[in-house]
Amino acid sequence: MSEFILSPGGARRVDARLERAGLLDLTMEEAGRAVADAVQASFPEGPVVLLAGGGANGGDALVAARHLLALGRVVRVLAQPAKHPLARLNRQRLRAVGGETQALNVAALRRAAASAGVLVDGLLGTGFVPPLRPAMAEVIEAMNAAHGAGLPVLAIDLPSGLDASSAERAEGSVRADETVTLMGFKTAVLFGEAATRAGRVTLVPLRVPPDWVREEALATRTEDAEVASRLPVRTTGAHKGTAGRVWIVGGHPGTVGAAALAGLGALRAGAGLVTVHSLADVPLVTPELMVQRHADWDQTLPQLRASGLPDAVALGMGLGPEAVRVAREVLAWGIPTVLDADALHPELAGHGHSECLWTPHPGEAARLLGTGTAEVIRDPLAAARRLQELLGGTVVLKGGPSVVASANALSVSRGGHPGMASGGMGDTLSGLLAALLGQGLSAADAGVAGVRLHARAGELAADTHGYGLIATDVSDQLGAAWQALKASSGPTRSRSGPPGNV
Ligand SMILES: NC(=O)C1=CN([C@@H]2O[C@H](COP(=O)(O)OP(=O)(O)OC[C@H]3O[C@@H](n4cnc5c(N)ncnc54)[C@H](O)[C@@H]3O)[C@@H](O)[C@H]2O)[C@H](O)CC1
Repeated sequence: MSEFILSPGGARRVDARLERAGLLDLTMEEAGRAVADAVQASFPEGPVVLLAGGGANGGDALVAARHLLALGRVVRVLAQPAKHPLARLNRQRLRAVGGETQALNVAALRRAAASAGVLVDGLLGTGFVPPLRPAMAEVIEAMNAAHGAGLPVLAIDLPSGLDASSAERAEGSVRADETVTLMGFKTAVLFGEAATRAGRVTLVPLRVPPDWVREEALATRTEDAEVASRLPVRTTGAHKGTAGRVWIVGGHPGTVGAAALAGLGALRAGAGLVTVHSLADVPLVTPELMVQRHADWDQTLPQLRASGLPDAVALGMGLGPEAVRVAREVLAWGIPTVLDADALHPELAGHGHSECLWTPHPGEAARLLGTGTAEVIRDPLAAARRLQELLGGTVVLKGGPSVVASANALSVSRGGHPGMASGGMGDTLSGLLAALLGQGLSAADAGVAGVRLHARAGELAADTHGYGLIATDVSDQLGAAWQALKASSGPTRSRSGPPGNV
């Protein structure tokens, strides 16, 4: 089943449909029960202190309290006056089974926290409108003090005080160890500094008509089985000429490693023949990589074109000051093309085509958009969409997680590892993307499959190397990552016919 990312407005509109259908009560029941199950699974010891705000987020907490009582847990509920009708109803239901609520204030919170096994944050969800009001800010400060003293915190939907639609960390927001997010992910629990407040995030999709959520979704979080279905399958008669001929155009004195890493990434992602074209001496990192050093681009590019074009090209990695001029010419070849690093320049907007894959990190994205990096980081989904509109083709906005924007889809990659924050990872990705293009994937499919393959390889390499991970470790794991993704979608068979997407 697909997972979605929802904006607060989108979540509200789904709620409104549920309410009109008379189903919102049942949905809140399902949400609260899932929260209770998560508390039971992760924090099975000691009294549970639930903090309930006046809205539906508080309603979820009140439902959870009733289920936790039924599970035999000692429960204390500190609640604000209920404003939402379902918060009122669930307060009555809690009382009907013997659950008491106390008024929420800092003193009551400190007393309850002193003997608690876990705090459940049901104060503010998607209905929070920043900034925090002072009374709520004090309550959250007391919660964070208890958390700092060792008391675990589980947040419902998102940590209170975070703006659901922003990846920016709000000072004064709740610090959670675990977040149970409802119906769809929110930008705040997936991206940037905000996500560091959420701890481990689990999605409870909730049993609502999937189209209602899909229609409101900002983006999709692609399943591994779906990624695997986009990976190329070889024919039994495949040979190096049919498995994708890839050119890497990059490297400049001082940045030759970038081109070499891209070449290695392309080889490890299955390209049949990989040649690096450079004006500098690119190290032969592996003998399978062909390296051609040229005197200048003006003469070389027409000669290369005349020699017969490859199936795909990746350009820009360490290419240096001539990157924009080179990119213009290569784009005119009209073959599937990955543009990275020095080739990510606003002057190239309008020169691309549908089979281009642009791979900026947030700094490069800001340069392309003429904005600040902070704005890109605050809302990566919006930035990726704007980049795609500007550049066409498919855009991979790199990050943890990466966002892939094509004409018809916006998707968020899963997985990866913080150890991947090291030089050369993007070069490996560019080579790997070019290899997928060379094996017949569309730019849109290569973007989605490539970022997941890269992230999965990073996870596998991190098992051994942790934060000491380097780009060549990721290349080394690309084959294993490919196998692992394929295994997630069941057995595959070789088929006859041309290589390509199945
Ligand atoms: N679609 C779903 O995913 C479902 C989500 N559920 C839960 O509902 C909340 C959203 O509920 P809503 O009533 O719209 O808003 P909140 O409870 O988040 O907040 C309203 C509450 O907060 C007060 N408030 C707002 N801004 C501030 C502020 N700056 N300072 C202090 N207090 C503030 C406001 O006065 C209200 O009292 C969602 O997150 C889920 O948890 C449903 O249960 C099921 C479907």
